[in-house]
Formats: sequence, structure tokens, C-alpha cells
Amino acid sequence: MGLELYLDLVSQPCRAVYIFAKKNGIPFELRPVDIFRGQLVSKDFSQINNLCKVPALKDGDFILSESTAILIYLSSKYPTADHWYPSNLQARARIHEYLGWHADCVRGTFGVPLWTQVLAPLIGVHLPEEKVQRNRAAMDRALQELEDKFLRDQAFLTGQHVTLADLMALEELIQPVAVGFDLFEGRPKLTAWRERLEAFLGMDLCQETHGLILNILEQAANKKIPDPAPEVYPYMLLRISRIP
Ligand SMILES: N[C@@H](CCC(=O)N[C@@H](CS)C(=O)NCC(=O)O)C(=O)O
Repeated sequence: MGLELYLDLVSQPCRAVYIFAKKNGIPFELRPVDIFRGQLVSKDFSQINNLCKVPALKDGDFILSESTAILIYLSSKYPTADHWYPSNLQARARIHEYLGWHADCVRGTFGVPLWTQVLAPLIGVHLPEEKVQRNRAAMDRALQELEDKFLRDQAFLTGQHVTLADLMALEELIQPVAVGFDLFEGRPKLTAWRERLEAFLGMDLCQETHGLILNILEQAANKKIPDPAPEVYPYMLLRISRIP
């Protein structure tokens, strides 16, 4: 069996892995894991990742979780262009500098609007407006830092070329946009970065990767999102209780 990727394109880190593999023509079998249908906690998937999280990669007997580890594995194993994960030490260190900040300030913050607007209501939970506003302020602070510390006057987040850092950032920033928080409004620099990145990736690939999440509100309105499986409730309640 060749490379297998366990993904749900509703998930930001899964989309970063998907778009990278597709853009680079890396051959893989897609193993869809439907989060809403409780497949993360299925027996089959827990044998792939006992932390029950996507994305996950299986390459023969080798199994790997964590999107950044997966992206680095793919960019190292397959003949991908150097700019994604440069061999130059300092250029590579810049990517890790971004990824460290991303883990602290982006991951965990930009996914919250999907929970407050779509997922929590699916199980009858409505979060107080105060929490929505607190999250909005945290996103605004992070966006400012993203522009001031990373993007500055560069074309991409760590320099003049697209890297893994840009993919990780783009996928997180799209999550709130999908549920109606237009983070790019009033931020011309960030908007230009997104346009450059999407033009580089290609509109067809962006549509293929982002279509599901960008239609999530419509799907929710038309009751097309399945009711979460009962075994997912404890995870959902825990996840909701952690929203500051
Ligand atoms: N740090 C991990 C995060 C993975 C993650 O949190 N994935 C979410 C979907 S976006 C998930 O599977 N959540 C299920 C859970 O936390 O139990 C990565 O970058 O791969």
C-alpha cells in the first residue's frame, strides 16, 4: 500500500496537508475521516491515531500525526521545490519560528468561530456573545502580529517565496471567514498576501480544498450537516468548555 492520508477537509491542518500534497503532485490514497459522523473516535481510526485527531499519514508501516510533521515528511520524501521547506538553515528556521508562534496564537483561536456559530448549536449549546467578542479580539491581536512580525513588506510570511508556513496560516484564516467573520476586511496587506498565495496555488485547487468549509453555513442552514453521533458529544462538550 502506498501513501495514505486520513483527512477531513473541514479541518484546517488537514487542508494544509491536502493542498500541499495536491499542489506537489504527491500520489496518495485519501482516507476520509468524517469528524461529524464520529469517525475520529471509531475503533479503526484509533488504531491509526490513538489521540483520535486528524490529519494522519500512513506510509507502509509508518504512521505519523501532526500536520507540521506530516508536511515536513512529505516535503522531504518527495521531490518538491526547495522553497516549501528550504534547505538553507536560516530560511528553514524562519518557518519554525512562524510555526511556533502559530501554535501559540493562531491554532486554538481561529477555529473557535466555527464552534460558536455552527458546531455548538448543533448540539443545542449557544455560547455567550461575550465569548464570541473575546475570541474576535484575540483574532484581531493575532492578525496584527501576523502582519507586523511576519508578513511585513514581504510577499509571503517568511520571505519572498511560498513555504509551509503560508499554507498553515491560510487554512486557519479561512476558517472564521467561512462562518462570516471577514478577517481580511480593512487589511490590504493581508488581503494581497492571500491573493498572491491563492494565485500561486491555483483557483481550481483552492476551490477543491476550500469548497466544503466555505459552504458550511449554507449546509448548516439547509440541515445538511449530519447530527453529531452520540459518541462525539463528550468531545464536543469538552472542546466547547475550553473556549475562553
Ligand atoms: N496539532 C494538530 C492538531 C490536530 C487537530 O486538532 N485536529 C482536529 C481537527 S481540526 C481534531 O482532530 N480534533 C479532534 C480532537 O481534538 O479530539 C495538527 O496540527 O495536526
